[in-house]
Order: sequence, then C-alpha cells, then structure tokens
Amino acid sequence: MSHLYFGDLASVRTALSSLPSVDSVALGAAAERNAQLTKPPQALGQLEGLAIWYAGWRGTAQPTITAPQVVIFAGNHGVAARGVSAFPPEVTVQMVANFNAGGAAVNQLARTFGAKLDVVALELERPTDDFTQTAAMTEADLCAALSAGWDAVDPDADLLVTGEMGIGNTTSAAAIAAALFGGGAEAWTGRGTGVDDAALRAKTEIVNEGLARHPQANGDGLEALRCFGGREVAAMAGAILRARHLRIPVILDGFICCAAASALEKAQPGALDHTVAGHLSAETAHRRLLDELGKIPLLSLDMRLGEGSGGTLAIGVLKGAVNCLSGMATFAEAGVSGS
Ligand SMILES: O=C(O)c1ccc[n+]([C@@H]2O[C@H](COP(=O)([O-])O)[C@@H](O)[C@H]2O)c1
Ligand SMILES: Cc1cc2nc[nH]c2cc1C
Repeated sequence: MSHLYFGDLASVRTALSSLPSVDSVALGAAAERNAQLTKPPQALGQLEGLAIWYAGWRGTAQPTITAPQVVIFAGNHGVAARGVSAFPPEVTVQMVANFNAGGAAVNQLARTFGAKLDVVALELERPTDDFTQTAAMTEADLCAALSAGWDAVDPDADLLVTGEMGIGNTTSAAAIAAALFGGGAEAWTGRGTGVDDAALRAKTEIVNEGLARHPQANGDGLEALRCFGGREVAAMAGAILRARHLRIPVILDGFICCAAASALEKAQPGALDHTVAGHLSAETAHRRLLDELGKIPLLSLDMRLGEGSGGTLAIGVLKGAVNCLSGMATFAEAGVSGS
C-alpha cells in the first residue's frame, strides 16, 4: 500500500490540535472596507459577514474566488444490505461513472459556477461492515479514508465544496449525529433517497441497534466515524481538515456532509470555523444538525440530492458576496454622499 498521510489516529489528533486560525488583521481590514462601500449599512445583509469571513480566511481584505474545487467522495455501506435505501447499492458505482461522464446534477452546477470537479471513489468493491454487527471500519480503514480526503484537496484551490455519493449513507450519518449529539435514532433518521413509512421505521430501528452496539462512540468524533462509517463520510472530514490547514474556506453540503463535519467539531471545537453551510437539505434532521453546529444555511431550496449539489450552488452566493466586497466603490471613490 502506498504511504498514507495519517498512519494512525494519533496523527489525526495532532492535525486536529494544530489548526491555524483566521487572519484577524485581514478580517478587520475587510470589515473596515465593507463599512465604506456604496450602500446603506448592512444593506447586503448576510452577504457582508460572509465576504468578511472569506477575506479573513484568505488573509486579504480584497479577495477573489478564481479556483473553486468540488470533490465528490464515493463509498459503499455494509448496512445498505439491510434495505435502508430506496435504491440498490450498485447505484453508487453507476453514479461515479455518471459523474465522470459529466451527466450528474453536480457536473452542471460545477460548470455553472466555474468550479473544477474531482471524483474520488473509495474501494467501492469493498463495502464497510454492517455497523449493527461490528464497527463499520477498522482504525486502519478510517485512517486510509481520512488520508484520501486529505490528499484530494488541491492546495491551489481558493474554495472547497465537499460532497458524497453512497447508497445507505443517510443511515450512517444519522447514527453519527445521534452518537455525537444524543436524542435517539428517531431524532436523526429520515427518508434519504425516499424510503416509505415501513422502511423508515426499520431504518430507525437499525440506527438504534448500531447505537446500542457502539456506546463508546457517544460524543467521540473519530470513534463515531469509525463505528458508523462510511469511507466517503470520513474522507469528507479529512478534506475539510486539510482545507483548514491550507486556509481554504469550505462550503458544506447537506446532511451527510454535515455529519462528517460534526465529527471534526466534536473532536476539536472550532474545527469548522473555516466552513459555512451551503444549504438546508430536505432531509429532516439537517436543520437540527445545523442548529447543533450553529450554522445558518445560505440557501433553502428543498434539495436532498447530495453529491455536493447544494454546496456547489452556494458557490454563486459566496462569489457574489466576495465580488461586492472586493469590487464595489467606496463612498469617497464614487463621490456618493454618506448619511
Ligand atoms: O445531502 C443530503 O442532505 C442528502 C439527503 C438524502 C439523500 N442524499 C443522497 O442519497 C444517498 C443516500 O440516501 P440513502 O437513502 O441511500 O441513505 C447518497 O448518495 C446521498 O448523496 C443526500
Ligand atoms: C440516482 C441517485 C443520484 C444521487 N446522487 C447523490 N446521491 C444519489 C442517489 C441516487 C439514487
């Protein structure tokens, strides 16, 4: 096997405990610039804070977004054999082919907003173990998935969206969220790709079985990732962590992406300060998860596709916000009278 960035969980913990923080000088300079732009105070609403946040992480008061990267991680889940999805597990590899051929929704959205799209398939022929029987992953599997995510981030990107494809992964995400935030399986289990009422009841029971089998995952971000999977979920966490070390701001996608991000936040509070929530998914527990993370979604369009689609759509909002901060004239420059 080729060299892994994370050889063991101790190295992951080291990466989590050495996070760079925002550039407070750039943050202050961006806020000062924003206050001088030709608009009534706060008239651009949430776009103002959004652009200032981006400027702080990029270390400049007049940033631009010219190299956004979308990465879609794909993985298969042992628990999918329990009938937790409305679709069969082979859809994961079939959709990877569709991403690579340019035929998926996220391909169109990435092109619309000038983002490059990378697809990373993670051992699709070797699903994780069924988490009701045993941990979804070994420590070595978890380190490999986190490393794949870490390695997938382009150091030259100036914005990252992490997305996923994995039949069964709303079951995995529900278990992670329940382990990290409590409240029981009922609070976190939803319809995913669209299961009916009977399948939703069975899915909820499966999440409960998993929680009962892995009590040591409660409140423990890395252990929850390992026990409940999947590889694509852990890889998103690895990518979000790498982006932090590179000071690349991240737009989070839907429920599964936010479950992955939650593992980082639990392991190291503040680990998501370089991220924003791209959208509110129609997966019902996403709102609760965003509340736990203290994130306000940029968009709310009843999307529940995954594959980074909501986060990618939000690139347009962030680009608009940043272009206003960096491109607008000040009152003095434009000769416009202030209040
Ligand atoms: O992003 C979301 O909030 C989201 C909500 C529901 C479903 N999905 C996508 O649907 C798949 C998981 O659904 P399921 O029913 O197989 O667990 C996976 O490929 C996700 O990308 C994604
Ligand atoms: C067709 C299909 C496309 C997807 N894209 C992300 N998750 C998905 C799940 C399904 C079932």
